[in-house]
Amino acid sequence: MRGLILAINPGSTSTKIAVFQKDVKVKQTNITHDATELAKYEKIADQFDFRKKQILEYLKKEGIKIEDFDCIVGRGGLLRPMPSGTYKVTDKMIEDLKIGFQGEHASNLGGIIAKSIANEIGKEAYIVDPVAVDEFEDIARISGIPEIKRRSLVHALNIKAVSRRVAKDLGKSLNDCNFIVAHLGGGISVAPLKKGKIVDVNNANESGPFSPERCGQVPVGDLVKLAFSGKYTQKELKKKMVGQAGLVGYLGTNDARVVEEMIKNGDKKAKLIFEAMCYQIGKEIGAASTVLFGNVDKIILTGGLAYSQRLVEYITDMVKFIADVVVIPGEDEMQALAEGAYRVLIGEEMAKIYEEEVKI
Ligand SMILES: Nc1ncnc2c1ncn2[C@@H]1O[C@H](COP(=O)(O)OP(=O)(O)OP(=O)(O)O)[C@@H](O)[C@H]1O
Ligand SMILES: CCCC(=O)O
Repeated sequence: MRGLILAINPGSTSTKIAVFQKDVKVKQTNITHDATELAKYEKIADQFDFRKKQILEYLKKEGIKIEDFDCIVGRGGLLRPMPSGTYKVTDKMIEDLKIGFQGEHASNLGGIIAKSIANEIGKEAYIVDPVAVDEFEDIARISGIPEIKRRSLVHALNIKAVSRRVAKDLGKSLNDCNFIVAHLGGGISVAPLKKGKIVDVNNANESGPFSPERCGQVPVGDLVKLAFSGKYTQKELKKKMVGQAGLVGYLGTNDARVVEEMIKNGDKKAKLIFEAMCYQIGKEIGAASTVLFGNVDKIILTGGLAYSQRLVEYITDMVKFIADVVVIPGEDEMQALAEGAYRVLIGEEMAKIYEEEVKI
């Protein structure tokens, strides 16, 4: 076994692909897709041929034969609620990725494309820690309205990867650690990890802190009024909540670097909004600490926003009384995908079977 792994991570506007030799990255590229091209497809799954063709063209251009890969790993999507881990891509999983069991998400294509390439060469395809990872305790599922359940949708891939890193640095297994991880990207997930499990999370699309583009938790009465105001269709309001809210809504940009420039230039509104986002993140970390009864080994700040010194300092001042803060800026989802597949290739972990882990 040469340990050559192809990792595929489809995002809303691009497809990242990377080639790994064992768990070491050899090559990575980001194929950006023209928005007008993607707009031609009604459903995410309809983009399959288009994206797969571009991946294969890239590999050909680089002189990489698909037959040389030992396995293909893709980012998993909005599948049924499932425990974390590396999963074999199976027929039922493909069916659920195609329909988008918990919704449409570009990452639904990861497993579908991985399986299709793997089938051509007679190898296995895997997904690792998809957004649908659900390790909630039952108490976390209760919302306050019987018809509405709290759901676990979470940046699990990066959260688990950075947690494993910090646990290793502490000389512990992840299963022995209690962490609070704040993934601070375009969307924000703040998750308490109890003995390594994500036992609660805000759900970046509908609750928790507001983010560069999403509204987070807003007063529900006013949201209902807005929904029935006749100003928006359901689709328009949803788009506003997850794409045109947060920093974009208040300041017209989703780029925190631009907001920091505005602050440096004396823009008081920009300062207030930026600090409000930090304040809400700090507050959510405080809430997560109560889930762990204060037994927190480390608080981990990760994602693109964690590059911001201003943001890190603001939040650290708020939460350092709970535990030490570790900052791991950015994310390396490609590395996390390859590591998940590699653990299975070398027998360190058994690949899970979707049909055995989820409620069908
Ligand atoms: N050096 C930096 N300083 C400050 N902010 C930064 C820096 N680099 C990136 N960001 C901010 O991080 C945010 C995006 O983070 P990231 O790239 O992790 O998100 P994403 O991958 O697009 O979304 P998600 O994490 O929800 O999948 C943007 O607001 C961006 O401006
Ligand atoms: C809902 C968490 C995952 C994402 O925002 O992509």
